[in-house]
Formats: sequence, structure tokens, C-alpha cells
Amino acid sequence: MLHLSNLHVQVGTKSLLNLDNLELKAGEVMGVLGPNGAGKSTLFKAITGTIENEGRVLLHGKPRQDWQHKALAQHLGVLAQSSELTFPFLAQEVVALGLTPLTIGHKEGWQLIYNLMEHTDCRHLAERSYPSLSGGERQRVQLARVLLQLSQAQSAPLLMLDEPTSAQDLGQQHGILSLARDLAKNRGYAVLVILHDLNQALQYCDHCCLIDNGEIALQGEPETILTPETIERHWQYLPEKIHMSSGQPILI
Ligand SMILES: Nc1ncnc2c1ncn2[C@@H]1O[C@H](COP(=O)(O)OP(=O)(O)OP(=O)(O)O)[C@@H](O)[C@H]1O
Repeated sequence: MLHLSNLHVQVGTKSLLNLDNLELKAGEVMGVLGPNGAGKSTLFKAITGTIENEGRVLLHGKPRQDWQHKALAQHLGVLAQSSELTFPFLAQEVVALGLTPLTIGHKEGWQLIYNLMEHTDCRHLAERSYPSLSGGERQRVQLARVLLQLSQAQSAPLLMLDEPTSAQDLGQQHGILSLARDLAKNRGYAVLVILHDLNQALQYCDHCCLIDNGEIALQGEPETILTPETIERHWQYLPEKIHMSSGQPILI
């Protein structure tokens, strides 16, 4: 669904990203991991074209720049780490911004908005002023907006989540990652998610891509690549790895 090849980002003389090959299939959740400053957000910007880059970004086999804007908006959605708004829009109006590329009727559209707000646990905030919401509440409203944007895709959409759990409490963190996994498994979404919590990567990702110093250091199944030795090499911290009775690995 997403295929990246020879992706390079350079600012001045500094190389920020140098990536040979990366593929993400529909129905999969891929975790993008790596220490601070590794190049994870730069990778997201290169995929969306918000930073100048060389290389190929193919969505469903077609170069990103060849997609029509409306079709691209329906197939590529990004949840940023945080989104500020100075206008006092209601939360439901912020979600409705995701309707812009949609062609469905007024009543049906609002029903969809409220359904998605239920899914991201912010339906109760619908009539609150967006600037008055907490960081975690805003993030869930924005997630509903992105999901609305992708809801009319003709083929599997790409959902990109930049640290979606950073502002969330424990229950909400698992709610959001469960939702992302459900969208992949049951709706065929391709999900690319930047995570700092390696236990979340172990629990929710099918594959992981470990970026360090702008390059892919390792990629594969999370259990295979997230060994204590690897973690010490890239994060300078040696965790202990244990397995719960369910078999789920945990890093301490
Ligand atoms: N416009 C720019 N000019 C110069 N350096 C930049 C620019 N944008 C990013 N960088 C640098 O590129 C590197 C990668 O940044 P990036 O934001 O992609 O890291 P990250 O892996 O997302 O980090 P974090 O986990 O801290 O969010 C960092 O060293 C950053 O300082």
C-alpha cells in the first residue's frame, strides 16, 4: 500500500533521512521507533511531502505527487502530535473539517461525525469550544477528524499517527492503539505509528522500523527486533525482558 524507496532529506549540509526501502501493506500496523532526533517525524514529513525530499513515495503503486488532492486527502491522513486553533470552533466543528473531501449528505455526515467521536471517546465534548479542551481531549478530537477524512476512501487508506498516546492517560492510550489495530485488522487500513513506548510497540504493532541517525537500523517483528541488547545499543538503556502468563513480552 505504501512503498518508499531511496528517500533522502537534507537541510543545508545536514542529512536528516537516508532510507533505501520501506513497505507497508494494507491491514498492517507498523511502529516507527527510535531515539530522540532519529528522524521519525522527518520520515512522516517526507511521506506527506511537507519537507523537501528526494526519492519515491508510492501509495497504491502511484507516486504521491500524481494523486489528485481530494483523492489523496481521502487516502492519507495524519494525526499530528498537537494541533492548536485560535478560532473558538466547537469540537464537533473541528471534526467536521474532515468532511471537506466527502460527498455525503448533511444528516448522514453529522451522524458519521458523532459515531467517530464515540469511537475516539470525545462525543461528550462535541459542543465544547476546542481551545478550552485539554491536550489529550484535543488529540482525540483531531483523531476523529482524521478518521472522518479517511472514511470515504475507495481503497485502503494510510493512517499516520505521530505519538498518538503522548497526551493520553493509560486507558485512552490503549483505547487509541486498539482502535488503530481494529482499523487495520477489520477495515484494511495501513497504519504507521510513531511510538516511544516500546511495550506498546510489542503489544500493538505487526512490524516495526527502528530508525537511528536518519537510517533504518532494523526492521521486522517487534518481538524479534526489540531485544534488550538492541534497546541498549540504540537508547543507551538496558531493560529486562520478561513474558507474562499470556506469552506477551514486557520490557521493564
Ligand atoms: N529544518 C531542520 N533543520 C535542521 N535540522 C533539522 C530540521 N528539522 C529537523 N532537524 C533535525 O533532524 C533530526 C531529526 O529530527 P526529527 O524531528 O525527525 O526527529 P524525531 O526522531 O522525530 O525525534 P523526537 O523523538 O525527539 O520527536 C534532529 O536532529 C533535528 O534536530
